[in-house]
Amino acid sequence: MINFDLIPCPMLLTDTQGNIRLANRDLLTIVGKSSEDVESQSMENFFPLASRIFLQTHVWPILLREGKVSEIRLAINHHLGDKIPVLMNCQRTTIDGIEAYAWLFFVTTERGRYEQELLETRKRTESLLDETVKNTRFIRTLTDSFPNMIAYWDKNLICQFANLAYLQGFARPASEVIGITLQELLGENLYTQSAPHISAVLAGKAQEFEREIPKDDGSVTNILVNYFPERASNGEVQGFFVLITNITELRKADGKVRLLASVFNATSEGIMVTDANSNILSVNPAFCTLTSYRDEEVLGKPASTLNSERHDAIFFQNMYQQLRSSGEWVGQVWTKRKDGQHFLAKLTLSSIKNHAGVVSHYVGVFHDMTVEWERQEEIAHLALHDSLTKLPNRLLLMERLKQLLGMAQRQERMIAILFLDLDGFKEVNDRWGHDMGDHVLKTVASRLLQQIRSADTVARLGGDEFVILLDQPDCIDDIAMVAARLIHEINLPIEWLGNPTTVGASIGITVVHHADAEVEQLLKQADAAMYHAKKSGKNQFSFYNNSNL
Ligand SMILES: Nc1nc2c(ncn2[C@@H]2O[C@H](COP(=O)(O)OP(=O)(O)OP(=O)(O)O)[C@@H](O)[C@H]2O)c(=O)[nH]1
Repeated sequence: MINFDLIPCPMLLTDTQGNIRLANRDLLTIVGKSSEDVESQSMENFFPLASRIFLQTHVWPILLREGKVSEIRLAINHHLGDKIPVLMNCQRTTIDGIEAYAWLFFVTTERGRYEQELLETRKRTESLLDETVKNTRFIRTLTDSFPNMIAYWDKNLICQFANLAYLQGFARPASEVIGITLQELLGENLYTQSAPHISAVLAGKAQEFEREIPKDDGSVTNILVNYFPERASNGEVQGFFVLITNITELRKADGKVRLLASVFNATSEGIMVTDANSNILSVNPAFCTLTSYRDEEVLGKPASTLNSERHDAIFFQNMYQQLRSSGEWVGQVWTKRKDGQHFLAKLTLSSIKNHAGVVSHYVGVFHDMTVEWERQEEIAHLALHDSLTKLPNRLLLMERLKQLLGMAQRQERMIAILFLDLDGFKEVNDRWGHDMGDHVLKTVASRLLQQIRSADTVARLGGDEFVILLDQPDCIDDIAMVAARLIHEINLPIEWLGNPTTVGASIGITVVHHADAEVEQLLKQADAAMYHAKKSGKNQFSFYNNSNL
């Protein structure tokens, strides 16, 4: 007889009525009885009511008809009160010539738990799938609302995702994009161009590059292409995302900026850009040439660094006031170079406003006026000065004389007018020529200048006539001393190309104590006194008095 205890699952042997002939150890352990307890007992006692009913109504009829059942789900009463789920197989057999039934029970607790887990996993998966579907829908709605073309290509270069802009960009429906290869979509040419980037992104390196796509109308579309590798948790690249941005407008704007930058750099006008607080943000090369500053020496510095002392605070206050009210100021400004020298510039200042209408920058354009100014100065100088000796001419002399008279009127000061005419000058011209005569005139001019104070004036009226204005001489003797000294200096030899010569000087002096004198009248008086000195023997001075006339 077989030792049923060796069979590793609960087992019973019954007669055709279900009465127990034998129960193995596993089964006895579950029901908590001995083999004596159970012998000849009905096996149905081991089952809860539902299983008992099922045995009678379903199992026995099959057994009697077919001789076997398999994988019937039942429960056995555990002696501690639990109901243990089992899968039951039963086979008709013959033992010692008598018909019997062998019942095998597989405890399904483990299997049941596994199935339960499977069920839970399935539920979780379904909810995850549900969530994934929701997420996918969200991502699609999101990416479809972007103007950028977005797609995902797996590592076999099969398209797995493409947003609306991507499909529109290639003018294809999703069915003709999803699932096809990148080569198919791009075509041979574009694919070959993109191949190095594709290899690089599949090697894990993000890519960024630009392309110009020619359009039918002859224009081009500029695009910026980004490839981003997508990695699995182990770091392996699974595919890559494509992001394509239309940068045509940006490139056009770039072109404009580059053009403006080249104008900024190439223009001969000095340009300075400041922030709203007048701190220098940017200067062009012409500005650096004009001011001798290198750009790094002025960037961040206040624009007032360039202010010269020739303008007072009110000048700059008015400048900014007008700039604020009208947005522009145009005028001439004395500006300071790095070495402290001043130059005159025509400055056009403009304010730049931001979108909110608030001044964000000022732009200053400097046009160097130095040459124009020097020319104007020269013209002005020529109009008022003698071209040979550079001394003030008659016009300027009269101006100075008027000024001095005005001051004399207010301050009761004395003025002396010395009318000087060279003696023997004609002879110099006649003997040595006009160049020698010119040299004599220039020498006389410089000797006269050396003998007077800075407040005094020496002017040449023309020919060999000079006028000296002495402002506030101490006394008449002082004037006489000056006149004598002038004659002495002029008498000194004058050499020209190795030829020495001499000239004399006759001086007529008129002294003004009161301010109601007419300038022309005063000159006439001095001239008359000079004439008197000539008549008296030349090379001497004579004070004007009525007898001179
Ligand atoms: N070289 C030169 N000669 C000039 C210039 N302007 C006038 N003259 C000459 O200056 C001379 C002035 O004449 P005068 O005053 O009679 O000469 P002078 O010999 O000093 O005569 P007195 O005054 O009587 O002593 C003339 O010969 C003019 O031609 C000039 O710009 N350059």
